[in-house]
Amino acid sequence: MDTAKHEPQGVTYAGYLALDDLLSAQKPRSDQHDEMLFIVIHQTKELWLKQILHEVALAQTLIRAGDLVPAYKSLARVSRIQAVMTQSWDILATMTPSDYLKFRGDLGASSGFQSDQFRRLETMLGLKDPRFLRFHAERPQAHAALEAALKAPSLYDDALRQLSLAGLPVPAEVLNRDVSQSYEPSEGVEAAWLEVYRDTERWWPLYQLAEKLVDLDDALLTWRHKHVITVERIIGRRQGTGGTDGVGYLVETLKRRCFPELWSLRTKL
Ligand code: HEM
Ligand SMILES: N[C@@H](CC(=O)c1ccccc1NC=O)C(=O)O
Repeated sequence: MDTAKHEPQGVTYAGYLALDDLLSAQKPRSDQHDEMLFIVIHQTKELWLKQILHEVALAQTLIRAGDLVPAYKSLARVSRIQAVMTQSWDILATMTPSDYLKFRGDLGASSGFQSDQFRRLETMLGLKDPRFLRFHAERPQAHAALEAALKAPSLYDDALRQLSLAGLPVPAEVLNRDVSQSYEPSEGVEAAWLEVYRDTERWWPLYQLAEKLVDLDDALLTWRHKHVITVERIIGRRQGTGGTDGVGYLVETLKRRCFPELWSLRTKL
């Protein structure tokens, strides 16, 4: 067996980072200068999504095992990455509407709507919609990963189990729910979180967990919000390439909450 390439001495910067693959993956379809920026922004976002999925998976494993404190590190990292993704809208906004329209036709019916990693993240956070599977019929790995996430408990399902194990009254129908369905808000769960928020000293680890989850939901909404604003700034009220009515559809997505009771409880405190 040739072990030479496994020796640390043989490692090079370009080899370790697979730069030849990475830097040959930008393939503009037009001769428009700004299409390179459009591709790089999207590829960067997919890389960050890959890292976020890696961290959420670890956080979920730790939470399921009751190791809440180590999970905070991963969750904090996720919301910092989300902040970087939100900031990158400002780079894209340097592209004028007419610059974008010059190559928009070359994008065909492709759209961020079809990002399997984005859907997997939403799914792991509890926003489940099996209709998005159909976009990935031709990519077996992406399809299988999204399908597995749809069937598995979400990060919130695992957090609620910890709430119950700590002795808080989480309703049995929530603990035994069909996890392949989107989570429906529950008054019982809200009441359990209210106890945590009313006596943070007693429930400190769960309170910290809840606030880390709110950080994620908050950062996802902030990203969505900046997306809508940038979209309106660049294409106005045009329809989306992915087939939605564009800004109208994106505004509706601002209503989605991954951890609904962690928002609603604030009115009751
Ligand atoms: C010129 C820039 C952009 C425009 C005009 C734009 C427009 C749109 C529109 C209209 C939609 C709705 C689906 C459709 O009908 O196509 C959408 C969805 C989406 N876009 Fe963009 N987008 C832009 C850039 C980006 C970038 C840079 C990202 C990621 C970094 C992104 C990620 C997404 C995602 C994830 C969705 C699905 C949202 C959901 O269903 O909740 N978009 N985009
Ligand atoms: N939906 C965008 C096109 C677009 O932004 C896009 C196209 C291909 C790959 C990713 C994209 N990003 C987000 O939707 C549009 O309607 O102009």
